[in-house]
Amino acid sequence: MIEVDNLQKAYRKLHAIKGISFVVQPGEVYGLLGPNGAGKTTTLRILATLLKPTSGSAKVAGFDVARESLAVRRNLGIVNGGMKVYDKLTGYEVLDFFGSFYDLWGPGLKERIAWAAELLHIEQAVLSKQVKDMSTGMQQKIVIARAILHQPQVLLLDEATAGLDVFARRALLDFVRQYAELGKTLIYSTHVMSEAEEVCDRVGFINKGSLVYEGRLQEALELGSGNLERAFIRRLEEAA
Ligand SMILES: Nc1ncnc2c1ncn2[C@@H]1O[C@H](COP(=O)(O)OP(=O)(O)OP(=O)(O)O)[C@@H](O)[C@H]1O
Repeated sequence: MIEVDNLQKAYRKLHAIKGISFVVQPGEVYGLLGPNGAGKTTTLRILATLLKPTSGSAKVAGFDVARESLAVRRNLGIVNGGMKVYDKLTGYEVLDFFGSFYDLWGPGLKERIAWAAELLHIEQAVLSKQVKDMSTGMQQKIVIARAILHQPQVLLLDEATAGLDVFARRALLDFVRQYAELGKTLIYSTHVMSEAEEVCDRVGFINKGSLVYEGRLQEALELGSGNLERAFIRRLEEAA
């Protein structure tokens, strides 16, 4: 569902991504884990067709991110931590507005909003509130609902729990597993290892633009004597 092949991205002289390759299967949650500046956001932005790679290629749902960006966008949703939505609109109005971008309208759109709200446990009363009157966690749920309105096969979550309290974080982590159980494919990018330990099926450690480890969660845990953070530190030190 996601194929990344020798992907490279340079910002002028800075090589942010230095030839990374990985594959993510349908129904899988892949943890893209790395410290600040490792290249996680750059990788996800290339997959989301928001950035052009310098070389290498990537496919989402069988479509090439550089040559078939429209088809990629139809099959993909992306959420960053700290993404904002228009704060004077109600939650419902936000979703109604963005639904039109996906050719959704009328009863079909209404049904889709109800589907997303149920999956994310967004109550009716919250949908009627203006975004500015919502908690940060509720706002983030609206951002995620917006990203999945077109029921994308692939969902990219980039530090999606940043700034959330324990309740909102819990709801989001539960949602990640539920979305994967629908057969969807997710990349969960974070530097919070405990979250990755909870939701990911496989993990890739990225450091300074290179993928330095990839394995099933269980294998990664064994590498760190039962602890993903320890595995991560060990592998990054070995690769240094
Ligand atoms: N638009 C840009 N112009 C120049 N350099 C950039 C740009 N965006 C990112 N970089 C640099 O590319 C490298 C990778 O950044 P990226 O944001 O992909 O890392 P990250 O793993 O997502 O980090 P973080 O966890 O801090 O978000 C960093 O050195 C960053 O400073």
